[in-house]
Amino acid sequence: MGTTTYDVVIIGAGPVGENVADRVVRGGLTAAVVERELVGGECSYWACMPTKALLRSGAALRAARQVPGAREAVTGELDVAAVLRRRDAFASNWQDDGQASWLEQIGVPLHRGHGRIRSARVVEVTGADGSTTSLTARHAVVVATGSGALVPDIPGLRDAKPWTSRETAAASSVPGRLAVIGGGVVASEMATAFAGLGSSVTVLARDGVLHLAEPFAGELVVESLRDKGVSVRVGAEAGSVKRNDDGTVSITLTTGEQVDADELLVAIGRTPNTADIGLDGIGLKPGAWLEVDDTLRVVDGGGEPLDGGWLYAAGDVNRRVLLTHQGKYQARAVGDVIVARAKGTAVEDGRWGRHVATADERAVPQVVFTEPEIASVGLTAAAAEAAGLRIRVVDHDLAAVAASSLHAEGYRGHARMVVDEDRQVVVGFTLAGPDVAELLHAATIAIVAEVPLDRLWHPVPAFPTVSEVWLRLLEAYGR
Ligand SMILES: Cc1cc2nc3c(=O)[nH]c(=O)nc-3n(C[C@H](O)[C@H](O)[C@H](O)COP(=O)(O)OP(=O)(O)OC[C@H]3O[C@@H](n4cnc5c(N)ncnc54)[C@H](O)[C@@H]3O)c2cc1C
Ligand SMILES: NC(=O)c1ccc[n+]([C@@H]2O[C@H](COP(=O)([O-])OP(=O)(O)OC[C@H]3O[C@@H](n4cnc5c(N)ncnc54)[C@H](O)[C@@H]3O)[C@@H](O)[C@H]2O)c1
Repeated sequence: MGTTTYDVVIIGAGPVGENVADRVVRGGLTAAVVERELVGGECSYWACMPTKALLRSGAALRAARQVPGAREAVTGELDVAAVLRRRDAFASNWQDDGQASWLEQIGVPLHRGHGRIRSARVVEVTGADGSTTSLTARHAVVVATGSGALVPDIPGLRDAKPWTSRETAAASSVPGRLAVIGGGVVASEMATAFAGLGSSVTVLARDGVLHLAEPFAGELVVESLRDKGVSVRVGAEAGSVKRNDDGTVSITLTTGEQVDADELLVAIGRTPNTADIGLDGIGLKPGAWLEVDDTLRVVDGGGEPLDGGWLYAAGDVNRRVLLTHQGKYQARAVGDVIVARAKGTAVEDGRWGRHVATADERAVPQVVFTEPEIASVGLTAAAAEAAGLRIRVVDHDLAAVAASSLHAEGYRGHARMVVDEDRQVVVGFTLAGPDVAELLHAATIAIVAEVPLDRLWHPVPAFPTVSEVWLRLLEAYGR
């Protein structure tokens, strides 16, 4: 067994592990990364990138069809083979040479294999050939092992070998009939994508569609899915599942009704990749999400940094926010705080300090790439009320903004601003409409910077852009 020592050892080379490594070496420390599959992680090969590639062609087609003149130029349907080829390219054909060579360029050795914490600051890597290497960290070990799809204990489900987000994102063909268990982000996006690619889709949304978003978001998505021929069954719950001899799948609902499909996607959330990373040896529970403090150090049962604070967890694995951009934000904080602690420089761990991920609490942006797109940041009205804030909710029909009718015929959309009445700042913002994704960052800045409403009157949206909705919302508020 070889032994090597670095300042920092990172387990997992997803977007988060990569960014921790980058910050650590920028700060002048050495780092090594352990990866058991592909450098780039879930996001690059089975999540963000391939799923958005599956959605983009359909969105472009829809956009062209909504504008007279362009509409007449569209004479056919999606070329499914071309969409899948483009998706393959965006997943780098499931090869990680590009990202592995980036690690090499920034001077971070890659240890391919499965990483397990063996003792304080020591990670053992088991390669595909069974060989083991021991890596010792002088300062810190960072767990960035991400998450995997959660498959619930529904009788027959596991034996039926359903698709998870992985198989769906990497699908090499489009099933004639696709059933989906779940009504969250993956279910909504993949129902949109596969309906566009020609599948007959049934969504079994036990708890509703995008039920944690503002209610109008889910309503607009359900309406548009139904317009595409998707059967959205709100409240429907799978009771048992069977893979038939002919390869089809039968789902028996708790009501006794049967839904038949050629493929079944299970999209009901995630489980942390911590079952086999050596947590039992350091007093933590295998398979559990890792609890962290403000500077993302793993804490013990008493909430104190574990064993003096050499272990950090960033990204999906700490369950704070299961989004790539937020995980990378944590990675920057983690990388920088490890450097600060190693060098004995000041740790800026106050609210909005450089070494904490304060935005995780109440200023998380997310775009759901459905039709319409749902772009949101901060708190929904319901979440703000649950948090005890005294709020005012301001709504505006996005189609009533001059630019939206120019953007697309039959533009449908809605905007909501949630104002904290006591502090006179925006705490939540949701846009639902075609192509609203790129409008979101203005709202994120307003929330993070806590820009007073009075001052928001002064950033003037260019005419004619859909951003004029900001003026309309402020007018509706009383400006
Ligand atoms: C279908 C889908 C679509 C999504 N779309 C978006 C989107 O559009 N935008 C967005 O912001 N987020 C999206 N997400 C969420 C996003 O994919 C995750 O938040 C992100 O990948 C988390 O990054 P991570 O680095 O924490 O973990 P991961 O990307 O999961 O990477 C973890 C890495 O660790 C490795 N690993 C695990 N255990 C070990 C071990 N013991 N030893 C060595 N290596 C190990 C894994 O192989 C993997 O490479 C999507 C998720 C899904 C499922
Ligand atoms: N565009 C994006 O930002 C994007 C896209 C895809 C995924 N993601 C991230 O990936 C993560 C996983 O997505 P997801 O859609 O799997 O999870 P999710 O948490 O978004 O949705 C899960 C859904 O399944 C339902 N559910 C839970 N248990 C169930 C059960 N036993 N039976 C039926 N329904 C059940 C929940 O009520 C919820 O509606 C999310 O946290 C999301 O942030 C992000």
